[in-house]
Order: sequence, then C-alpha cells, then structure tokens
Amino acid sequence: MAAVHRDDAYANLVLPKMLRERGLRGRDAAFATELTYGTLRLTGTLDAIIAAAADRDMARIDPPVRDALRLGAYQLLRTRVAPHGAASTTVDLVRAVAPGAVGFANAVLRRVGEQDWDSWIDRLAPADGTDPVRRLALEHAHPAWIVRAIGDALRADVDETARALAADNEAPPVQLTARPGLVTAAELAEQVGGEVGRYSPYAVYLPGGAPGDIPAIRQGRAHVQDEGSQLVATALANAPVDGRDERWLDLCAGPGGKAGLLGAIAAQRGARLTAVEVTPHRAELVENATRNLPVTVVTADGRDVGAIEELPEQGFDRVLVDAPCTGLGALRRRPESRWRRQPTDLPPLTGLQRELLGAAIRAVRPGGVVAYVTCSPHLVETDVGVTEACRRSEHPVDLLDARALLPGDVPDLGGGPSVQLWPHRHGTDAMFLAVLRRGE
Ligand SMILES: C[S@@+](CC[C@H](N)C(=O)[O-])C[C@H]1O[C@@H](n2cnc3c(N)ncnc32)[C@H](O)[C@@H]1O
Repeated sequence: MAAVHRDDAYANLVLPKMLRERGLRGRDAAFATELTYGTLRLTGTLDAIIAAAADRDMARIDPPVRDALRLGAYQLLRTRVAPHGAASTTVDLVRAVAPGAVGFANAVLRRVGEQDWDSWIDRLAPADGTDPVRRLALEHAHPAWIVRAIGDALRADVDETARALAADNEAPPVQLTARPGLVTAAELAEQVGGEVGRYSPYAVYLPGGAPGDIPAIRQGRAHVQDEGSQLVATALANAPVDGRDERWLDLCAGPGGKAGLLGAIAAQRGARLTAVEVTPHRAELVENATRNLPVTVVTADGRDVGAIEELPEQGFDRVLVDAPCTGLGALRRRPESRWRRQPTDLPPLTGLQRELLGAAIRAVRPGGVVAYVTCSPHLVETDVGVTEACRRSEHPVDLLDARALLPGDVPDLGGGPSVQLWPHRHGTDAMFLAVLRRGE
C-alpha cells in the first residue's frame, strides 16, 4: 500500500513479488491480494468514510496511519473478517508505524464499524435522484469524472452505468489465447483444466493458479490475454481487403499481446507482421512475445510513417493502431489507476491517438483496412477521436461495420459501426474498436 501511495508503484507488479519474498502462498496469498486490491479500488469511498468517522480531513492523517485505517475499514465493511480481528490487526499495524496514533486509530475504527457499507453510503451520498454522478461515485468508488465518462458512453443510462462501475470492482478472470496453428482452444482448455471461451475462437478461461507454470505458455503456444483483446485483433484479421494480403502492421505493439495473436494468424495465411514500438524495453517484450512467428519488430515512433524505410506510405494491407490511452476500460485490472488518472491526462493522449490513426491511414494501401483500438470507453478516445482523425485525413476512408467482423456471436453491440465491449456485458475489458477501409 505504501509502495503504491508513496512511490507510485503498480500493485499488480509489486504485490506478487512481495508475496513471493515473504513466502505467502495459497489462501494466505489470496487473502493478502484481495485485501490490497480491494482497499486500493475502494480508496476514495473508504477515505470519505474514515474522514467522517475521524471528523478530520484525510490530508490531516499521517500517510502510514491513513493506509492502515483504509485496510481496517475495508476489512470491517467489505469482508467477512470478524470485526475484533480486523480492528486488532489494524491497531497492531498502527502501533508498528506510528505508536502515538494507536488511541486515535482505535476510536476511528470503532466508529467506522458502527454502520455497514450501505448505511455509510446512505449517510454520505446525496439523496437518490438528486446527484446521480456523485452518488454512483461514492457507491462504486470511482472519481466523478470517470463516472461521467462511463455514463456518457452508456448514453446516460444510470442503472447500466451502475452495473459497469460495479464490474470494475470485481476481480478479473484470467483468460488465455491459444495461438492458432500451435494449439486449439479445446486442447489448451483440457491441458489447464479450463473452459473454452464464449466468443473468441482462441479463448480459454483459466480457473485459477499461476499462468506462468503452464507448459503451453512457457513454450509460446499460448499467452495470457483478455478475451476483448483477442476479439479486436481477430476482427482486423477478418476484415475483407481487396487483392494482396501479405503485409500487416501493428503500430503500437508493446508489450506484444495482440502482435502475438496477429503473428500466429499471419503465419497461417502466409503474411508477415511488422510490429512497431517506441519504447526500447517494450520492443524487447514484443520480441519475446513473437518469437518463432513471422514478425519483424521495429523500435520506432509509429508517427514516422513515410519517414523511415520500415514504414512506407501505402505499404501495408492491414494495420492495427492499439493506441496509448487512459486505460479506463481495464480499471478492474489496475486497482489504483482510477485514483491516479486525471482528466488532464486526456489532451496529450487524444492528440497522440489522432496522430497515430492518421499515420495508420497513410501506412495502409487503398483497399486495405485499419483497426483503431483503445482500452477505454471515453468518447473522446473512441468515436470522437475516429471521426476527427477521418475528417483530418487527406485520404478517403470509410467506416466498416466492426460488429460484423467480430468472431463468435457477441451480443449487445449497440447500433455500430464501431464496437464497444464492456466487462458487465461481455466479461471482457472495455475495449473499443473501429475499422476503416482506405479508398483510392
Ligand atoms: C495500448 S499499448 C499497446 C498494447 C499492445 N498492442 C498489446 O496488445 O500488447 C500502447 C503502446 O504504444 C506505445 N506507444 C506510445 N506512443 C507510441 C508511438 N508514438 N509510436 C509507437 N508506439 C507508441 C506504448 O509504449 C505502448 O507500448
């Protein structure tokens, strides 16, 4: 917790390492993970409750005590841990980090535990119907600007927005991609004791355990990947192109999940993928993820189409732009990120997204296709961005109906032509997909 709040670390990176170092496994590791991720996800609302119980602004509570109180409040209000156990472990923690604050922590926890979660929400949130955004923000522990963004993408349907926010607070399932040509989903499911996915022909749902221990993953026949990512990459491979179909491009490839799947499909079709990534260490990850596949990794800025030899204008038949984005579609995977992201992150990202999409349109030949993907449902990163980039493009482009390009029978895709997937509707991350065809 301290690493996340003090050092800006990512919980999903530091926690597994800490668990290994301390030898925590099985149920103990699962409990520590649930406690850490749960507390980080709900931080905003836990803070509001603690501040009310302490009758003191959170900023006036020492950071180590604040973290301990958050863990204690989470256990009291959101787990089945016995209240006296939750309170005494929290107080022990406070005693270790700030002995002078033990009495204060004891009193705050007593007050927190006097009401359950729902009663705290009722006490602190605006009355039903008066300010739905603020109420949803508190009830489902999201910053108000993110509640608004998700609500806008769901056409202001308050009930569905509530379901979407609630889904961000669920632990995400682990999903695998069985690499086409190397192992089938049915074979992989049997090997790992998992289930074949609902929509993607390559998806396997893992029941539990450490994916790193799976032989098929160690041997490069499968990789961990959300089913939504599989669907959008497959849609690009499914889109009809006129004529030649040999040169594929992934313009933002790191760490290489979609490049791995596209590379395996390209191998079956006699095509070759160029995978571009601007950050050298992420380009190395792409190299590792695409070993033995017909993939050339290029460390370069994707906007340099036409300026470097590896990225000729009109050089490609299929192009993927999986643009850097706010990641608001994967909040369930990164517990702290909703509190770290700011609305001011949007302008630089949306500028880059439009430039990369413009570069992709220059890179594709007439009659070829571009898939624009973000892991965010924020409208300025999705439909608005696509409309603007098309308007600015010097080359004619048509939007294809992306719904028809998805494999499987994916329900609830709205009116098209773009696709917005959702955790609460599809069990996937909230990936966005638009598919464009370049005219002459
Ligand atoms: C959303 S991630 C791509 C995820 C990847 N397609 C996958 O499935 O594993 C976006 C990537 O674009 C890279 N990136 C950012 N700016 C870029 C640029 N100007 N040119 C190329 N890559 C860029 C980031 O470093 C990041 O690795």
